[in-house]
Amino acid sequence: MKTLQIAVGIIRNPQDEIFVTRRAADVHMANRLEFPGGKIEPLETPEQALARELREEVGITPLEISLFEKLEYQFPDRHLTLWFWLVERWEGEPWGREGQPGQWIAQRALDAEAFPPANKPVINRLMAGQSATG
Ligand SMILES: Nc1nc2c([nH]c(=O)n2[C@H]2C[C@H](O)[C@@H](COP(=O)(O)OP(=O)(O)OP(=O)(O)O)O2)c(=O)[nH]1
Ligand SMILES: [Mg+2]
Repeated sequence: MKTLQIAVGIIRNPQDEIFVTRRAADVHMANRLEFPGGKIEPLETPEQALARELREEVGITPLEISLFEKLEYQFPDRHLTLWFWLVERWEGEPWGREGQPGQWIAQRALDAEAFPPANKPVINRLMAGQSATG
């Protein structure tokens, strides 16, 4: 059984909109919406992984981050530890650098069903209008 550590960014603007991208058709959780991010590499901290993934996938540099939620999720074929970072200050303008479609969605209009099942508690907290716990 694969066990993976994942760092993702909840990029939220002052209008309470969140930048989400759509996963490719040929990967785990194909076609789902996602928070940009990916696997934490050996020797990387979760913060370093987040910064690298956001640079690679959406072309921004996070300037201020706070841990919004850390959770474990068991998929049929893999176990994930997911670090969800809230990113409210960054440099650059996010876009789908790897060809993946990206969009801003109002926090309260997020649809948990469109994301991987592991995201559900996070989407629910965001829809309730909650911010970081620090
Ligand atoms: N990026 C992202 N991945 C998520 C979310 N929710 C969720 O369950 N996942 C899962 C799907 C994948 O199994 C894993 C993330 O891996 P990834 O495919 O983004 O990894 P990566 O960017 O390093 O990709 P690669 O270079 O290995 O192809 O976490 C989410 O909101 N964002
Ligand atoms: Mg990724």
